[in-house]
Amino acid sequence: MFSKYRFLVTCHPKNLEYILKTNFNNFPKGENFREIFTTLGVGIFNVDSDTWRLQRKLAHAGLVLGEFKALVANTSRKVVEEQLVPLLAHAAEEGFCIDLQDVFSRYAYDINMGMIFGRYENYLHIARLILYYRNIVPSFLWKFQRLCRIGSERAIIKAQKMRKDLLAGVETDDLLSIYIKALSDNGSIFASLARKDNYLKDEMLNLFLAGRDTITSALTWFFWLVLTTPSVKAKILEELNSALSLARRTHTWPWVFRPDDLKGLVYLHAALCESLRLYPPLPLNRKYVVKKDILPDGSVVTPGMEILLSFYSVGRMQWIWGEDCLVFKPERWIAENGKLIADQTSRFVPFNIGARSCLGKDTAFTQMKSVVAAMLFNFHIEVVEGHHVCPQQGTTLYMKNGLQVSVDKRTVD
Ligand code: HEM
Repeated sequence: MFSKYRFLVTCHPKNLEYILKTNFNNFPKGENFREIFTTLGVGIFNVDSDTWRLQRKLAHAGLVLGEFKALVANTSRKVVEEQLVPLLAHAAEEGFCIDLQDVFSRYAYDINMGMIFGRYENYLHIARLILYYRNIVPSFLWKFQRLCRIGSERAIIKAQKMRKDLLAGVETDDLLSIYIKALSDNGSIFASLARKDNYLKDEMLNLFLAGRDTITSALTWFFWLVLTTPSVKAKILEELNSALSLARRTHTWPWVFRPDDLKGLVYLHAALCESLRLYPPLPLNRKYVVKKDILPDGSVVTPGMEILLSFYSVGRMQWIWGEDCLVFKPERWIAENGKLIADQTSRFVPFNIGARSCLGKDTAFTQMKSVVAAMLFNFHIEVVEGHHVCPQQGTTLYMKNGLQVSVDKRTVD
């Protein structure tokens, strides 16, 4: 039974380059992929060939538009300032421990609702209510209240239903609007997509998941690495301190960073790349073989075979990264002249490489930088002693037990 399933697992950068770039057309996602990921429907992650080309063109036009980038920057800043910082301040005041993975997943949910649908679920606000009520009453009581939909739990259920406009008073150009506009133009090359059953619904779901799960995972592992490597944390803080203009540094707590403050920060960018190298949010990529081929390392692949590309392993190979391959060392991304090493070779693959590389890379860095700056600069965060960190098996690299931390307000001398 198992002999029918033929597959090859590889993490050799030359093989990856060949499969994802040089001979891309011979390695589509394939039917098995679509059978496994039926929930993605006809969205961009689940299609190949000409359909994929057209969908990518539209996604590219949507995600790289100037207006959309501005929306991402504004939305990130707003969710961070109005939701994330107050939530952490509340935890600090009340002395609660919080699960950062849960907080990031709510942050990513809120921000994606804003970016994609121009709407706002306010999940961080809900988290705040939950933190407060569920910490001061015995657990049987809040569980009973939830069951009967009474008291504070009723408020939480109501809050979950609440929707309000994220950028009231600010012109929005969310992805859904961009797509509707493109699809309803009969003269446009995208008009054929509008005739595909469920296209818009599936595409929005794909884009939502693309941004939510990856950002949650990336931020959670990044914080764990930084919080447990004091020398890196100190360097990031030093860089943030110099990025904050004098006028705003003398301001009172909390200190706020604008997206422009964060753009040129070399060390912060290097630390994010280094964390993504060790913990790529999407650890595996799957490809199908159309025609017989020989990979650069000599492996022969035949029609119908599946190839698993281990992005997780590429980042951890001693022969690729050197003896300190398992050490969290942002310095490896910085050249002697102090500039970032733009590592475009096939050894840095968390965003995929080649024709199907991530279209949200810039968006992801904008979001992550605004969270990291606000959290590290305004709070002392520590991993709870004895908390066991380990990866959870899955298509996205989550932490099995979340990331429990304690939070305190930080002062700046
Ligand atoms: C740290 C955050 C992120 C990481 C590590 C990441 C990684 C990846 C990877 C590995 C792929 C290839 C997936 C595959 O071939 O099956 C991909 C594709 C894609 N990503 Fe991201 N991503 C991130 C954030 C985002 C964000 C915020 C968006 C925007 C909403 C986004 C949009 C996309 C899209 C549209 C594709 C599909 C490209 C295609 O198939 O042509 N990503 N991403």
